[in-house]
Amino acid sequence: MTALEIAGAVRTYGDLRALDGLALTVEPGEIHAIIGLNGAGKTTAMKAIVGQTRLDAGEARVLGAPIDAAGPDVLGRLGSVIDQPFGYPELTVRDNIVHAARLHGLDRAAAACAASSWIARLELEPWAGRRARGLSLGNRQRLGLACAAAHEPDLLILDEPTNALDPAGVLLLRDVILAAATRGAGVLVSSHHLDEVSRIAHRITVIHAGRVVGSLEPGQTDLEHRFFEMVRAWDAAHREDVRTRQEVHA
Ligand SMILES: Nc1ncnc2c1ncn2[C@@H]1O[C@H](COP(=O)(O)OP(=O)(O)OP(=O)(O)O)[C@@H](O)[C@H]1O
Repeated sequence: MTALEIAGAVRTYGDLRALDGLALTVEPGEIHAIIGLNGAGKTTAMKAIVGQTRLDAGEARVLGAPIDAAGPDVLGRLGSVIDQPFGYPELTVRDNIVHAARLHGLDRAAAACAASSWIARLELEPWAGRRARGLSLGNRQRLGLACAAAHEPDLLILDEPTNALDPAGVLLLRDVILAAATRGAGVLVSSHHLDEVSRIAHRITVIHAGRVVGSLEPGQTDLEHRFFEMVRAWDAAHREDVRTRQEVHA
């Protein structure tokens, strides 16, 4: 069973087609990275996959079920950090992780155990008793990752997870992603850091103007250059679409 499938996805905001026929899959055990310029549609795609935004056309399926019809048995096996890291400002780091794990179906003892283990794993010990509202951006991102992953989901969706992380955090995140895939989870991750993506992804898909415009080979040299060439080639072949998009943004 495919861990994630989105096909023919269209999402419009007024005249803007944020998603314009996007199609992607993630297999169990696969790390699939999506890259694209600001506004390409990565976050919108992820939101549609987890049901945070509706599609005007097309379908998103997670762990075999259409997201619109997914019940707790499916939703409890998802983990995601999209846009803003999860974390109730009034709860402590530890309580946030316990709460997230409980929401994903773990019992009280298992959730407490998962919280301790993820606090250690993401080196959050100094802040374990602090309220989330006082955390630095990078530590909030670590907390969001712990909340998304503490229940060991079968599908992990991470939107630009390296954004605010320091180099130590990036290494910890890399381990989390690799370990999730090794135990069989599918991982969809968006990033602007092509080097990092190239190190861990099995597949890299380029998204532009709300659709897939090509793929890059992990480990290839000169990924940035190839990426920009792909995007420019698409723009050159679709001048009318590009003009319309810019007018909508103006
Ligand atoms: N709620 C919304 N209302 C109006 N327009 C939106 C909304 N959400 C997204 N958009 C637009 O849809 C397009 C795609 O946005 P999206 O956030 O998916 O891009 P992205 O690839 O994640 O970009 P970034 O790399 O900057 O995070 C953008 O033009 C954005 O302005």
